[in-house]
Amino acid sequence: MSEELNTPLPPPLDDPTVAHPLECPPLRWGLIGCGRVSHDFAQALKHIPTASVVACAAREMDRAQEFATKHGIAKAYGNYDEMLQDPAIDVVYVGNLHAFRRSIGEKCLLANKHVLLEKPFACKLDDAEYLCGLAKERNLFLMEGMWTRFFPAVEQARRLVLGGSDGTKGVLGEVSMVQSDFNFNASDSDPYPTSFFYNRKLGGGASLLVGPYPIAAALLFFPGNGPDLVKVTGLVDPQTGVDLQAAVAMSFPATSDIQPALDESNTEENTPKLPGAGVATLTYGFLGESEEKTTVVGSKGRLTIETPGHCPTKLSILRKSFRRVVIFTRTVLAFAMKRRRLHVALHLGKQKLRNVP
Ligand SMILES: NC(=O)C1=CN([C@@H]2O[C@H](COP(=O)(O)OP(=O)(O)OC[C@H]3O[C@@H](n4cnc5c(N)ncnc54)[C@H](OP(=O)(O)O)[C@@H]3O)[C@@H](O)[C@H]2O)C=CC1
Ligand SMILES: O=C1OC[C@@H](O)[C@H](O)[C@H]1O
Repeated sequence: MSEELNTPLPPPLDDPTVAHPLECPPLRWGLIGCGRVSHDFAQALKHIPTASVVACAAREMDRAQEFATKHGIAKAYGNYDEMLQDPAIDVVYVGNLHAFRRSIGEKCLLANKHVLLEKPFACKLDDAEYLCGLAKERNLFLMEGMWTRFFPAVEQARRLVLGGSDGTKGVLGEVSMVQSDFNFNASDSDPYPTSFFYNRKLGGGASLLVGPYPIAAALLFFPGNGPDLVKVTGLVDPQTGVDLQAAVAMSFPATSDIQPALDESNTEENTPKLPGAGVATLTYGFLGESEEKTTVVGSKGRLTIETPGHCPTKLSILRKSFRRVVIFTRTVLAFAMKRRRLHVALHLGKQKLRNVP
């Protein structure tokens, strides 16, 4: 993975060095694809007074017009290419299907538009590298629309785990593991086998549709240069040829060979581990609903981005000292309960406890 993907920590939300969106110059958006996610995006832009959607394009004029009417958009195009010639557009949001990322991304950049490409950014590494190179060459902004990383809960989780840009340390100590899952029964919303979810030619399959979320979760909390080993196993649908689910194991190499000093306030932190090294275990799929959480494990505790992990609003943190109290109480209670049942059994003249072989 390239150095450029080594993202810096998000600044605090009130960082005075970052321009507030309301003080930025207005941006004029054009939307490609008038489907579900573009609808959500158009709704969201209504909350930003300095953003306006000036045009939308669909493969058919009727659908573009219907979308434009619904969202109060001035211009509708029944053809993507035509919209890209519109000089009134600064930036294009691409919300159509995966298979067209490279060709549409390229067209947008060649038309001198900044681009926000929905996830997944591309179907192949080569496509991603090509688009990044083109954007750089033309000095245009290009980004994957991976919205999860911008949720306040996720930004806050990153600051808590990785520390702040002001040098404050993370609250979990040394991160050694990320666990993340996103599985749901896709045929509830997208009928099998007709939906693009199950169409290989259109870029269907769980790896491209839901895989980006747990993979992004691992990269958010191991912000080095990416994993040095990835192992994947999963199920492929013999009828359609798309992948239906997968389990992924990643290992991340150390980002420094300097052993951190043991923290004296935490005498149990006695297993040496180089910074940045660790593993991720991830699952994603179309076959049934999993918990949809991300848990980051560190030497001093763990943090969970609670369900729904791809658009979260809640975090929980369990620090080592607190966890010990909880475990101790439960252990004592278990002993007490066992003792009470044993006394009752003896009083009743029984030789063994009920339910205990
Ligand atoms: N960030 C997020 O939370 C989410 C992201 N996504 C991503 O957004 C993208 C679109 O998903 P979603 O909105 O659910 O999809 P839709 O099923 O709503 O389709 C989106 C658009 O794709 C085009 N399209 C549909 N079928 C075909 C076809 N057979 N051939 C060519 N183009 C077709 C249509 O464009 P047109 O209108 O021009 O006809 C349609 O409007 C995907 O990349 C998905 O991964 C999806 C959901 C959430
Ligand atoms: O990106 C996505 O996240 C939410 C899911 O419901 C959707 O199908 C998928 O494309």
